[in-house]
Amino acid sequence: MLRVGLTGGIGAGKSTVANRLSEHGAVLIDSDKIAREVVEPGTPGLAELVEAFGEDILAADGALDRAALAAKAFAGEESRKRLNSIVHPRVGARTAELMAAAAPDAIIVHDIPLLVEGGLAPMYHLVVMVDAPEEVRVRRLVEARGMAENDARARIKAQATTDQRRAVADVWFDNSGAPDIVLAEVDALWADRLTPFEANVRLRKPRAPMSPKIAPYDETWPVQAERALARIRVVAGDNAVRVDHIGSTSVPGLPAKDILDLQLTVSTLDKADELADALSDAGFPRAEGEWFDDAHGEEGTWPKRFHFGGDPRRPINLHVRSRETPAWRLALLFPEWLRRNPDERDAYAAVKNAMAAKHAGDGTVERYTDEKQGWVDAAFTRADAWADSTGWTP
Ligand SMILES: CC(C)(COP(=O)(O)OP(=O)(O)OC[C@H]1O[C@@H](n2cnc3c(N)ncnc32)[C@H](O)[C@@H]1O)[C@@H](O)C(=O)NCCC(=O)NCCS
Ligand SMILES: Nc1ncnc2c1ncn2[C@@H]1O[C@H](COP(=O)(O)OP(=O)(O)OP(=O)(O)O)[C@@H](O)[C@H]1O
Repeated sequence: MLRVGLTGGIGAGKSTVANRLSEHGAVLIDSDKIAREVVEPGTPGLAELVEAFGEDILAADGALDRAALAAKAFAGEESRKRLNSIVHPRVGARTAELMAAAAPDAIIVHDIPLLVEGGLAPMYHLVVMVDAPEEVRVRRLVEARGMAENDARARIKAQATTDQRRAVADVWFDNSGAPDIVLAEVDALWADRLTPFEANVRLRKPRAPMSPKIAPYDETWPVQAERALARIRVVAGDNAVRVDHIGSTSVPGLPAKDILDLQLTVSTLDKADELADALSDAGFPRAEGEWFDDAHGEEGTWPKRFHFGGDPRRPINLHVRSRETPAWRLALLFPEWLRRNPDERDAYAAVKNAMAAKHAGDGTVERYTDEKQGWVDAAFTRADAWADSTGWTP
């Protein structure tokens, strides 16, 4: 089962995107619709609203007069919070029921206006944002929907900012043009990303081998890593001693293979085994077989657990390690040393570029990795000396 959170400011075009995904076969859960159901005539939800906002929010037939409630509720922060505290828990409970009832191979699209405001992004495998400039949205709401302009603007003011939305969006749809433009992007998202993502998670499929192509440093790498780490924190809960973005993509200015390396620290590998299914279900399928780090000059090898990111458009390696292993410490030390020593970072960049050019035709990363290991092993010794002299500890 794949959970996709679909959100965006009022009037941006969520419903337009949601309807297309549903035509492709997504199971749609619509928060606005549920919010209506939980305050239908005769419900405890409606009774509580009347108690809070007065009889004049009811129409002559006893149903909720939505415009009347909107006028009262969006007039100020306190009244809006009051409204939310009555409606949101009921919407949450019903949403959980619908999610639990979906088939194991379902792609659930949850159309949820207040995803960002509720801090809910890490609960989804993927967050899809629909956006359009504020003036365009207001015009659509007023002209196409007949909404009062001050109502539209009051709701926009009560919603997340564009920057807050950018931080959590894995996919960003600009719906300022003709609907056909965004709908073509939605079709591609379904075919190229959602369908294979769902299969990767359900079937615990490993990523196909990649060639050692080096990409220039991308300043969104840490932001993308943070989104994945937030999801891992939710799943691991108290079993996570810490979670970190490690590897070359965590070193600003360093070119790297476009794969995010993440490390989940657990107290013992038994905890890693307990978490394996939950991490797999949350979008990080566990890799089969036994995985080891070599001991970097010390005796023996150190076991770890290894998971892949299931999103075909965002390659991720998730290393699950316990704190006793030297590899755990080195995974934190090495990028920190590179971040603090730009000359070493640049030397490493040169080695990577040379080795990637040499092995560009290999189709796998093995020989590329082997050949740069000589430089890396020597660098570990320098990083250790740096840690000793500066007093760095993880
Ligand atoms: C106040 C109500 C009755 C007004 O009804 P109306 O038919 O005019 O609007 P509708 O429910 O279709 O919502 C349209 C859009 O308004 C925005 N909106 C609605 N409620 C809120 C809110 N509490 N805070 C911010 N924006 C909101 C969303 O973008 C939503 O998509 C209704 O919006 C409501 O019950 N809101 C509280 C529930 C809620 O938060 N719903 C949104 C997500 S669950
Ligand atoms: N690209 C577009 N060009 C013109 N009009 C559009 C476009 N996309 C959506 N609309 C219209 O704008 C209005 C808002 O779109 P839609 O209902 O999809 O937004 P929404 O984000 O779901 O809104 P809400 O937050 O109210 O649920 C609708 O009347 C819709 O028909």
